[in-house]
Amino acid sequence: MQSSLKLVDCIIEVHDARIPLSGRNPLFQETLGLKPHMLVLNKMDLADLKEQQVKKIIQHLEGEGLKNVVFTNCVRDENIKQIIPMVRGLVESSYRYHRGESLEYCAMVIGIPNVGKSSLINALRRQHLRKGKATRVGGEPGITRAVMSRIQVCERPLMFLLDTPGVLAPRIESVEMGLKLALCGTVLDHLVGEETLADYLLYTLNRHQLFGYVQHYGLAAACDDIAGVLKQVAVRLGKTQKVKVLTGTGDVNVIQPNYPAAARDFLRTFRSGLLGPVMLDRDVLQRPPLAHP
Ligand SMILES: Nc1nc2c(ncn2[C@@H]2O[C@H](COP(=O)(O)OP(=O)(O)OP(=O)(O)O)[C@@H](O)[C@H]2O)c(=O)[nH]1
Repeated sequence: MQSSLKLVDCIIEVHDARIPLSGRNPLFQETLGLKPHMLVLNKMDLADLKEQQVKKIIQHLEGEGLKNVVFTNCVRDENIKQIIPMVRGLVESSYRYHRGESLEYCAMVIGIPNVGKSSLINALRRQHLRKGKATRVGGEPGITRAVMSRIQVCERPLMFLLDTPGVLAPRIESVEMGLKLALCGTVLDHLVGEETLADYLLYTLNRHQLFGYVQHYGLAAACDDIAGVLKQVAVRLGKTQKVKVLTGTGDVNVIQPNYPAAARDFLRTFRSGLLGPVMLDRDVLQRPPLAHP
């Protein structure tokens, strides 16, 4: 990535709009800080972005020295058209823009895994070139494996992007930040444990008063006992398993709820947006923004 930097006029950092302040790798800032930089907060359709919330996000990011922020939805191509003019403006006003007669722009897409980097490139191509997929999109972190390649995204101005694998690890400052990152799918579920993650999801939904899960799974009421919720989810989805139990008089087969399968379904339902939009950094946003040094 570093060796390709000299080819690049601008950095487009993609991050998940549900965690606008958590998990961005500070290396992005330090090692790439010399280039014009914009932050794309993607998956806006899954994020709770009320007006007040957006103001706070912008204020906090300004506190971190980030001024060029765009919220996008790469599935429905929302706000995608704002990106190229912003890149062009940033490059043209940059003192590094001294490539004279070269009319080409080259930007690098970076970000932690699974935030939508490939989807953004595909969306830009759809919007500006009327072309489809150039890069693979996957539901699991770490799918972008190809080594740096240059992909055209626009004819006028002539603009290329370098797609990079999402190999830079997220910054995980605390257990809770790690759980937020995992809920957004930027860390593989089994590294945290699906049931642990489901427990944190239930805690978050209740704390944010997002009770869509009650109706979705036909529960009697909101509840903060994950075992109880997963049991009902498993029964409702027909996800049960036979378990052999040893008794004094021999083995007995018992039908038990399949807790891991229920946890997986709970997480998948949340991530698809069916339980409503969420702002996982709400607690951080409630604190005053840091002053930029
Ligand atoms: N709801 C929603 N899903 C999105 C959006 N953008 C991307 N996704 C989904 O997020 C998942 C990851 O997208 P990718 O484009 O593969 O992400 P990436 O950052 O290239 O991932 P890595 O290759 O792991 O680094 C896919 O399932 C996409 O369909 C969006 O704006 N909204």
